Amino acid sequence: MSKLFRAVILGPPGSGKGTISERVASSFGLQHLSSGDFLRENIAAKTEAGVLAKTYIEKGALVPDHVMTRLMLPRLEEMTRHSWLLDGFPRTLAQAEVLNSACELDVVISLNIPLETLKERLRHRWIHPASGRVYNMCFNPPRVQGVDDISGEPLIQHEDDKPEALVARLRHYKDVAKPVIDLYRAKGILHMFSDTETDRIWPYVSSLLSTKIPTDLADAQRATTH
Ligand SMILES: Nc1ncnc2c1ncn2[C@H]1C[C@H](O)[C@@H](COP(=O)(O)OP(=O)(O)OP(=O)(O)O)O1
Ligand SMILES: Nc1nc2c(ncn2[C@@H]2O[C@H](COP(=O)(O)OP(=O)(O)O)[C@@H](O)[C@H]2O)c(=O)[nH]1
Repeated sequence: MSKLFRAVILGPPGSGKGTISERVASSFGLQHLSSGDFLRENIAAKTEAGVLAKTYIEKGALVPDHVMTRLMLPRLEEMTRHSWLLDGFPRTLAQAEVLNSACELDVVISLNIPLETLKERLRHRWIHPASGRVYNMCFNPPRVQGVDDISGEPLIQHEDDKPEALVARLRHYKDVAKPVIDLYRAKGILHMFSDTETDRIWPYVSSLLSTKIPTDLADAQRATTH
């Protein structure tokens, strides 16, 4: 059997992790696990970790490392037979160290997007809370303004995407992410992409992954996910 492929995508809120992850999942057949989506599923299902996590997220705080790792590791365990891409985890050095001891990563994609661009994007980000589908009123607007394409339900804006909360949130992200980025750089698996447009970054990410993911693996993964 081909070796399975393990990747992580890092970047501040609004950097395009979700957008690029979706493209990676559909082009290369990797499973995409978003920590934010997985947390929201747990909150909706009122699992023990979900109930706990909700109290932090409501305050705009990060979920503590031990709650996060207790949630994510069993989920990763269920995915051991698949190649995957993690988005939103690890977020802290402690999480990265736990992940390190659980598996060996092949590639870390780091998105480096100017602050002004992030602010502009998040200002226009609207989500469908039940599914986690993300829209941007300029970049990928819904077919009908304010309404989810699939369910027809109303879209909302995250409290913390509103301009007042944004700058502090982005600054905090930077402080927490730096040691994580340094760790992956030291391991020699960090690939940094800098631009203001996802469509300009995507071809580079795609060609990087084409060199790292064996084609037979990509085909096999696609066959199992469709
Ligand atoms: N790895 C993690 N460690 C701690 N808290 C986390 C982690 N991932 C997600 N969270 C928490 C804090 C976030 O505010 C919340 C929602 O996550 P997420 O959907 O990634 O939203 P976000 O708005 O922080 O990032 P983004 O805008 O990049 O999607 O869940
Ligand atoms: N204008 C613009 N918006 C983008 C671009 N890439 C992503 N977006 C939008 O910016 C917002 C943040 O992207 P998302 O993928 O959710 O980023 P994440 O927070 O890192 O997961 C969403 O509303 C996206 O639709 C881009 O190149 N240009």
